[in-house]
Amino acid sequence: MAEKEVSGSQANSNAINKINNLEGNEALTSAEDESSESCDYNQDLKSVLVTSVLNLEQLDVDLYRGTHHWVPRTQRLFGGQIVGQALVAAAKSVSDSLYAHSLHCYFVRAGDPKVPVLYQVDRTRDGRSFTVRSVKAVQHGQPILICQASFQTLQPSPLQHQFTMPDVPLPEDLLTVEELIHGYLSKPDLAEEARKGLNKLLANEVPIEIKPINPAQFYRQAPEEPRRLFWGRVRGHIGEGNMKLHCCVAAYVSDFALLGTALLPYPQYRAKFAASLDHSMWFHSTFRSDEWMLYECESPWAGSSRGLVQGRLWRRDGVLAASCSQEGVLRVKPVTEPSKL
Ligand SMILES: CC(C)(COP(=O)(O)OP(=O)(O)OC[C@H]1O[C@@H](n2cnc3c(N)ncnc32)[C@H](O)[C@@H]1OP(=O)(O)O)[C@@H](O)C(=O)NCCC(=O)NCCSC(=O)CCCC(=O)O
Repeated sequence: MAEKEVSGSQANSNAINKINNLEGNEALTSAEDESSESCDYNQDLKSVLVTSVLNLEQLDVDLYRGTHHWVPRTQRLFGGQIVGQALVAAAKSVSDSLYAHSLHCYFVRAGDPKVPVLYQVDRTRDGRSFTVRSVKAVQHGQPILICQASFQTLQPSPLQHQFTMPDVPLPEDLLTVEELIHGYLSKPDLAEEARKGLNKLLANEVPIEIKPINPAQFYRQAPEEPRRLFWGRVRGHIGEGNMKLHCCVAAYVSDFALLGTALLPYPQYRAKFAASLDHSMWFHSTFRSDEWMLYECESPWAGSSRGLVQGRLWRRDGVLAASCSQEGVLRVKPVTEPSKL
């Protein structure tokens, strides 16, 4: 069940204060956002990622504190949240004219959902074109994540290519995970264990809306090639004009359901221990994380209790927005009961 260290009303009043006191890098939501669109604050406050999770509290120069919203069933902090918050901290120390283009992280310890995370930023180098930051996420005095993030000034180039976006049904023609779960729950022969599991999933307030392209594959009923696709967008309204913030949200989203791709060929096993070891990301073009984006996940290799997974985030107009890569530890045990979904 999701743990909310910042209560709904507290998060909302923090958000209102931020909206009323926007200054430079203080909040990653820029003043441009408010003027460029007719901004509905109630809508805006629905985006819990922006109002609390990615809205870090500044404690000192280059030192920030982040709180949690959604905590996975493993009761270790969600990797995407730590990466997203680390990128927010790094982005606060670079000028508005710079854009995040890549990050590389190691998850060195499990995050503790009972306490906030501190983010210490080291200004590694400010170059003419590229600027590098190193961020350490700390709990109980020890690092849980180390992250290097790099930023660049806008530099056009005649070299431009990208893969072609896979041809898939549009999000409007697909069901959300919640709608799919309601469908499964209405099956009269559903096993009690499965019903309990699905109800737990429903109660889990994940801040991302997901529409799987192939729901059967999503629920691992038969061996599949290690590749899956889904449309995803962050819940709530963020608005245009703040690419740093959209990159931080994408960093959060990019760790979601990625590692599970390596399990798709093995429905006979389920993970007894799964955790991402590292996570890298490259940002290629502007995008909006509050609009539907296609997440293409594949796993080229698994072995030695590890799985390698790669992801591509596509804008719905076919532009490749971001790529990511991750290795995770995967320890499995045989499934004893066949799925009743
Ligand atoms: C990866 C580790 C665990 C490595 O630390 P370590 O001390 O080397 O730990 P470890 O020896 O691997 O033990 C971990 C666990 O694995 C067990 N183990 C060890 N060897 C075996 C074996 N041969 N067979 C079966 N089990 C084995 C150990 O007993 C440990 O179990 P335990 O934690 O004690 O229950 C650590 O660095 C760590 O916890 N890092 C943080 C990882 C993390 O939290 N990543 C982000 C969260 S994961 C995520 O967000 C993905 C979400 C995916 C999604 O939502 O789709």
